[in-house]
Amino acid sequence: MRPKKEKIKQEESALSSRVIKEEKRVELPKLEERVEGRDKEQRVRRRKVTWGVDNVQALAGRVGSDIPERYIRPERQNEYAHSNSSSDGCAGVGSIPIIDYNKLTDPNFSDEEAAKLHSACQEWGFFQVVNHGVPGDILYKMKQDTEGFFKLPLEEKESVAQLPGHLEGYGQAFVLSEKQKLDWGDMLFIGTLPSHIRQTRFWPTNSHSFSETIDKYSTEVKRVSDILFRKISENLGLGQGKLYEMFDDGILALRFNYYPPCPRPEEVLGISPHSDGNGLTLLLQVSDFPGLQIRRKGRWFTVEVIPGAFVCNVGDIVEILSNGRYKSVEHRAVVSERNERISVAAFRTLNVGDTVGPISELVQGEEVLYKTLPFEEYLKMLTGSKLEGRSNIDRMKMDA
Ligand SMILES: O=C(O)CCC(=O)C(=O)O
Ligand SMILES: [Fe+2]
Repeated sequence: MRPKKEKIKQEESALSSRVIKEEKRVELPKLEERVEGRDKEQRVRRRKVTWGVDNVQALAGRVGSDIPERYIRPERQNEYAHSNSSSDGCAGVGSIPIIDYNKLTDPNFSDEEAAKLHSACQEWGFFQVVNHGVPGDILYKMKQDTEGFFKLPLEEKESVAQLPGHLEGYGQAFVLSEKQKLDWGDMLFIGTLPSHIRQTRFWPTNSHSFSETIDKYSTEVKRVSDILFRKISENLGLGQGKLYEMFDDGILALRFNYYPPCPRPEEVLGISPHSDGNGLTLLLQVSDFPGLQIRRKGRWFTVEVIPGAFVCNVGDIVEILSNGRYKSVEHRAVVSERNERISVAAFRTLNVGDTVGPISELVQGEEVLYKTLPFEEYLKMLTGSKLEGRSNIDRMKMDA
C-alpha cells in the first residue's frame, strides 16, 4: 500500500482540470468510477486536504468577531481611512445606465435604445436590463430555490461539493494557493448550456423543481443575451449576426454566490476585485440590498438593486474581440454586518474549437491590442490564476 499522501497526490493529478476537445464540447474531467463510489464524508475530506479552505457560511456562524487573518484585506483598511477623509467617499449607491429590452426589440425605439447600449458599453462597461420579459414565476422560483439551497445543512450542500480539478460544484472559487487572501463567500458553479455539457451531479436537488427552474432560467437568459449580442455586434459595425453566431453554441454557466453576514464587513470582501473572463455576464441580485461595486474613475461605485433586473457587464472576451472598443470593468462584492446576500451570475462564453482574439474587421488599419489564442488555452490560463483585478485581460495584451 502506498503512503496516503502520495496516493492522494496521484488521484488529484488524475483528476486535474483539463479541457477535452470532442465534437466542440468542453468537458470538465470525468471522475473515475472508484472515486464516484466514495461516500460524502470522504469527498469533503479530500476537498479540505486539497485547499484547506473553510466553508464561509459555517465559519461565519462560529467565529464571532474573531475573523481568521486570511479574510482580512489590508487594502480595505487604507480605503476606509481614505473614504473617511474624502468628501465624496468611495461607495455611494448609484445608477448605472438602464437599458429597456422592450425598446431594444421594438422597431420604433430600437435605434435610440441601441445607441444607449453602445454608450453604456463604452462609458461604463455595465448596465441594467429591465423589461426583459423573463416570466416572474421563473425569477421567483430561482430566488426561492437558491435561498433554499444555501439554507441546507452544510453536509447536504457538500453533496454537490467541488472535487479537485473540477470547476463545477459547491465551494470557493479560484483558491489556488495556501497564501492567498480568501473571499467572505461560498458559491455553486454549474454549466447549463448547451445541455450536453451538464454535469448534473453538481446540480442542487433541494427542491424537486430546481433543475427545471435552472433549465428554464438558462433558456431565458440566453434569449435576453442573444439580443444583447446582436445589438452589440451591430453597434460595433459588424452586423447583427457576427457576435450572436460566435456565442450561439457557446457555454452558459451559472454561479450562485452566497455572502454570509460578517461582524467586520469593512475589512473583508465577498468577492475579490476582478473582471469577468467570459463574453457577457447577466447578474440577478437575488437579495434586495446592494453589495456589487464597480471600479469607476478610480473609485468603487455601488450598483443599486432593481428587483428582477439583470446587471449586465462586458466581459474580457468582448473587450478582446472588440480590440478594446469596449472595456471589461473591474468589480467586487462587499458584505454586510447583518444580512446575508445572494446573487446569481450567468456567464456567456465561447466553446472549444473557438478562437479568442480581436475580430479582423475591427483591426483594419489599427493597432492590434490583444493576442489571439484557442479558447481551450485561454480557459486554461483563466482557471489557472486567482481572481485579481484585470490580470487576465492584461496577460492577453500584445505587449504583456
Ligand atoms: O455578487 C455579486 O454582485 C458579484 C458576483 C460576481 O462578480 C461574479 O460572480 O463574477
Ligand atoms: Fe464578476
